[in-house]
Amino acid sequence: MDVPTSRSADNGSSRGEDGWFGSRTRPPSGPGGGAPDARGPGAVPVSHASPDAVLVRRTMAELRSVADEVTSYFYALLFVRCPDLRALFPPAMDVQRDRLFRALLTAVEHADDTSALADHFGRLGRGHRKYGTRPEHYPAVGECLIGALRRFAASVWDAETEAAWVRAYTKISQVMIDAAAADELIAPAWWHAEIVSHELRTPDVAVLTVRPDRPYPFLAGQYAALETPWWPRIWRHYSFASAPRSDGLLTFHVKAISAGWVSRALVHRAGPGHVLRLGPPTGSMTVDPAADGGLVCVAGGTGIAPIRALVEDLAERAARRPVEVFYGARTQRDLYDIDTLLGLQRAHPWLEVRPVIDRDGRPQLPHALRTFGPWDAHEAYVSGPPAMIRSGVDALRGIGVPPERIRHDAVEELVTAGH
Ligand SMILES: NC(=O)C1=CN([C@@H]2O[C@H](COP(=O)(O)OP(=O)(O)OC[C@H]3O[C@@H](n4cnc5c(N)ncnc54)[C@H](O)[C@@H]3O)[C@@H](O)[C@H]2O)C=CC1
Repeated sequence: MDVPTSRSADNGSSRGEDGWFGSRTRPPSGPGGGAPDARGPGAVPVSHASPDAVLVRRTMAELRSVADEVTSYFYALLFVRCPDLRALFPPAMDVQRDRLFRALLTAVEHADDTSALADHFGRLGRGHRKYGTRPEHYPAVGECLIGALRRFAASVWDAETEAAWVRAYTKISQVMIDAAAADELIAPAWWHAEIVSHELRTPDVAVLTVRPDRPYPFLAGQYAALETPWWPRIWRHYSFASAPRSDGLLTFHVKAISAGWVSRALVHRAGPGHVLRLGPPTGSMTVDPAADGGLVCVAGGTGIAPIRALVEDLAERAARRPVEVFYGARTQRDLYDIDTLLGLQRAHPWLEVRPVIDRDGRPQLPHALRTFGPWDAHEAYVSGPPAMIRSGVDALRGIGVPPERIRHDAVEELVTAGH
């Protein structure tokens, strides 16, 4: 079982990985909202919560200050009891530990919301296929999890609490197992993807184009996990930087970050002929084909990747919806994809691209958003570093864009973990 925690962004257009219980969904607290409390802001109020939900929330409230110890203990227990499972995990477990706790928080937040649980953990179950997770692994994981919770939440732990956790875990693991089984009938656990071109756009940003070994259906705005041959079992998420193409090729923008094992390998080591592993497409930062209003897109750095894919997609569908793209970068040189964007702008009168460069080291994107506009009738798409997403979302909300019209990937999944 894989419990979602934080997403380690390794690269530019990446957002971390999903390990056991790792995921990349919209954060329960919403952008800029900080960490959810043990109950979660979107959760059913305690007064209406089921008895099981009250008990699991009480446990999590007790564990918040010792999250690291709980997760370390859990994995230690798991690997001692089931040494064979160690091979399913990456060598370094720091990101993993964080992801486990986040998954627990998600489970707690949605304890009484069967459809949210099915959605979140179904996605997680499908995503776990690429790690080699099997149904028979879940009972051992559950026992170790409950062992860890029992130990660290001793002051509130009793037979009823344990029974509530067993029921919650059983429900979640069944959702994951069922989703993986259903997915197995229609899709591979992973794809092999050969690099067919590798272009260094700046000293630390590369544009990679890969050819999957089988058809790879996805939507513009989505992302996938990638594993390199040099760092087995370390998966990092990268957004597709182009809309689906007739030749089946996929493009990613990767920025090498100093402690990013995967991103550095992809930028400085990878080249044509190398074969990557590619997880299934995921993410909900997509465009509703039935909608017809304007779009305001806010991209920072390699966050331009999914925005460019969305623009290409709209162009291919001849949507003719007004689209404004704010493309932020620290320096002119960092606007590595501006020529393509400006080319799209010339070809499509409905598209406006506005480069926004930092001034005296200070980000200008929020200010630019406030200066132009209004955006209150637009759908907003925000993509880039977590701090930029937070401030971009704040700026948009501040000028009247309702939260349900703002799309972005999960902020905590973007947090750099340094691999
Ligand atoms: N779907 C998504 O959200 C995607 C996210 N990413 C993430 O984007 C990031 C890109 O990194 P870099 O290219 O190094 O970006 P960067 O650090 O060079 O920043 C890019 C832009 O974001 C702005 N920015 C940074 N902090 C800000 C803040 N607090 N408020 C307002 N604006 C701010 C900068 O001013 C600059 O314009 C990575 O963390 C990557 O994981 C990449 C692709 C897709």
